[in-house]
Amino acid sequence: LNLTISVWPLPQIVIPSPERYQLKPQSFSFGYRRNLDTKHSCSVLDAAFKRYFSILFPGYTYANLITFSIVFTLTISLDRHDCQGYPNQDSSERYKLSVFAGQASLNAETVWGSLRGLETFSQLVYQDDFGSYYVNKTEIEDYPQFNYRGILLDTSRHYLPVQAILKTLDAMAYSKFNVFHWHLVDDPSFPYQSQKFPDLSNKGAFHPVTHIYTQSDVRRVISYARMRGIRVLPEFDSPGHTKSWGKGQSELLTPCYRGDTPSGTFGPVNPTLPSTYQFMASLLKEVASVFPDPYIHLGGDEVDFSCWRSNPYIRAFMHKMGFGLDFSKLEAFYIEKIVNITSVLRKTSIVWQDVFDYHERRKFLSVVEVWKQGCYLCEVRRVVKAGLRVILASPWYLDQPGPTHNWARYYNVWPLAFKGTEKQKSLVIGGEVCLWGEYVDATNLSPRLWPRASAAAERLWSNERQTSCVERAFPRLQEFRCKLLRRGIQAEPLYVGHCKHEYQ
Ligand SMILES: CC(=O)N[C@H]1NC[C@H](CO)[C@H](O)[C@@H]1O
Repeated sequence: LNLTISVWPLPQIVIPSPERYQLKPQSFSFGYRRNLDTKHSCSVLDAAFKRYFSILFPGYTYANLITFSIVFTLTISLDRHDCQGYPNQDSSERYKLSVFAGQASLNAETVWGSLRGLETFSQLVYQDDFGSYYVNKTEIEDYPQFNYRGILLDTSRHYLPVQAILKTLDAMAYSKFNVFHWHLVDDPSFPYQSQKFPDLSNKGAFHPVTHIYTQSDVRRVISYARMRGIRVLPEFDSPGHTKSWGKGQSELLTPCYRGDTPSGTFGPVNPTLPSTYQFMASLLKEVASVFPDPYIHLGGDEVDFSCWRSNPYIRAFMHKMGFGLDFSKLEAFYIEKIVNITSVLRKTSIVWQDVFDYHERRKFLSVVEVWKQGCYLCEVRRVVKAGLRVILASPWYLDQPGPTHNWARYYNVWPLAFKGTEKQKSLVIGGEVCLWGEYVDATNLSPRLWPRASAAAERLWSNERQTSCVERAFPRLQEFRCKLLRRGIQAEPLYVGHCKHEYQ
């Protein structure tokens, strides 16, 4: 059978067959398997039916006509009816999909799993040269290798219009990514419009009206993501990467000194002032209420100690605290207080690996995101040996130059290829593709992210042994890239070739 499995990422168990059935838009419908206790419908799925009908049959809209002429029905059954909630770190995404004459049946533990099954089904349907639609008899049992499969976008180095974020969420769902890591603010701009501290964006955004995310923009992104089974993980990075914060919040940043006079420039957040922690507690309290995910990313990367070192008041504080001249102790003091504020808000913190690297005590940490280049599995091993969970980002910095035409470098990544116990390996909860914004805005976001990020998507979802050969993956990824174009995602070409429907 030349049935290269046309689903990307590759499902765990697939039993293909040469038998195929014709589908017609007018006689296709979605439905719920009626069993006793479940309500008859689910808003997340009702919306998904409309989306996927137009994906299956471009140009048609789902009318859900209860007409006698229904010839093919996809029926869904859920073990748990959690249609009102949000996906979270422990949500099951497992599903079973059986396609046979006149019917497909999709069973999942949760509504999020059924969204993954719908995506898979949509990739099984194909058209012949005359435009007729077909689907082959298939049995699939599927689940993700890793629960955390993220995409980071940076909306500070360049502002991204909400539409560009929503488009990325669409594309993420096609590759079964399930976490949108929103690196909202950083040195250059503060686009998040805070309810409590409106001056942060009034003074810190590139423009206080056109280059901000209002509360309704934020709610729109969170809701749009939820309908696709995607979590939104907010990051408010501190104490470094906070230049734009100082514009709208005086006294927050450390004044740098030249000799014994202030130089007029500012450095990281000032960790010696009680007002700093009052402000951070208040901002994080707001963030905790705006973003429903139980996790929040606190950053903690790349703190430059030179400004702290130049400031006599900081040095006096260090002396009083017995830190001597070890500024990593001051950094640890700060981060520990912020993590504690976050846990009081009943959120679990994620921090960049810098925090783990310069801490002696690590018990207060939960999740460490490994991002530095080099022997990143050495770092992963250190973190899991300390009993902490890991998100691996190092091999997937898509903003970084390099042999950019080599998508295989994002595919040939083995997150668990380190010496460790099964328990330690289970602490690697997943990975993340980071597209930092220094050189990215809405003009090049999609081609720079897709389909290269989809290579990481298969690494994070599929079975390693079944997806260890780049040559076998290549034709499948090319076909998937054409599907992305057909769905309106401007995914760049992998190599020489063509798509039945080119992008226009
Ligand atoms: C955790 C982290 O990655 N921090 C910085 N490192 C380099 C990146 C660009 O590749 C960004 O500038 C990012 O802000």
